[in-house]
Amino acid sequence: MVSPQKTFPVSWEELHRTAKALAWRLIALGPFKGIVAITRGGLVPAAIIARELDVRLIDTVCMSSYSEEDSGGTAGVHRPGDLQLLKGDAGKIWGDGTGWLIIDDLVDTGRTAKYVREMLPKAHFATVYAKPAGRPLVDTFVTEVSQDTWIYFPWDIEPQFIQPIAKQQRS
Ligand SMILES: O=P(O)(O)OC[C@H]1O[C@H](OP(=O)(O)OP(=O)(O)O)[C@H](O)[C@@H]1O
Ligand SMILES: O=c1[nH]c(=O)c2nc[nH]c2[nH]1
Ligand SMILES: [Mg+2]
Repeated sequence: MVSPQKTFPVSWEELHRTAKALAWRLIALGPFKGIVAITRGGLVPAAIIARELDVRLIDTVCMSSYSEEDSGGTAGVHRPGDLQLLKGDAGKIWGDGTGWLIIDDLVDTGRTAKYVREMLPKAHFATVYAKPAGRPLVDTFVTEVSQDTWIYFPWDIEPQFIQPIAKQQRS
């Protein structure tokens, strides 16, 4: 895994705007039977997209891909753990995924996307952000960031002082 060297903080407004841009791309590809949000990161984008696409049937795939002990909340220390499916009733109503829309906040290495795609091979997989390694696994996304960038979502951050880039590079 590439250690993130850069950070990409995302504000609520920016996330809302970019998720709406994703909705504009998806509306042309529907209608969809429902949305499957990949928890937890997919929940907020899924809510925004459900509102724009007028979808009321929203289900979840409850997953965890980064091990707790390694994810200290700082760029560079996140390490993938074992992929865990945290829900036992997967596939009950989704079948092979035909007509369903899977939403996640981002695809990074593509491990989560690969896992969920194997569960729902015919579903349309969409994310707001994509990194190059995971990009081939996503059908629709909006913004690409480099593999060595860590995206900070608004629910994970709060405003604080940060050193100028030039000073960061000196240290
Ligand atoms: O392409 P990958 O390398 O699999 O990484 C992408 C996944 O990692 C993050 O979820 P995470 O499992 O950390 O849990 P969270 O959604 O609860 O933050 C993110 O929300 C994606 O689901
Ligand atoms: O908040 C996050 N930002 C990221 O860039 C990332 N990659 C995997 N999982 C992630 N979570
Ligand atoms: Mg996630």
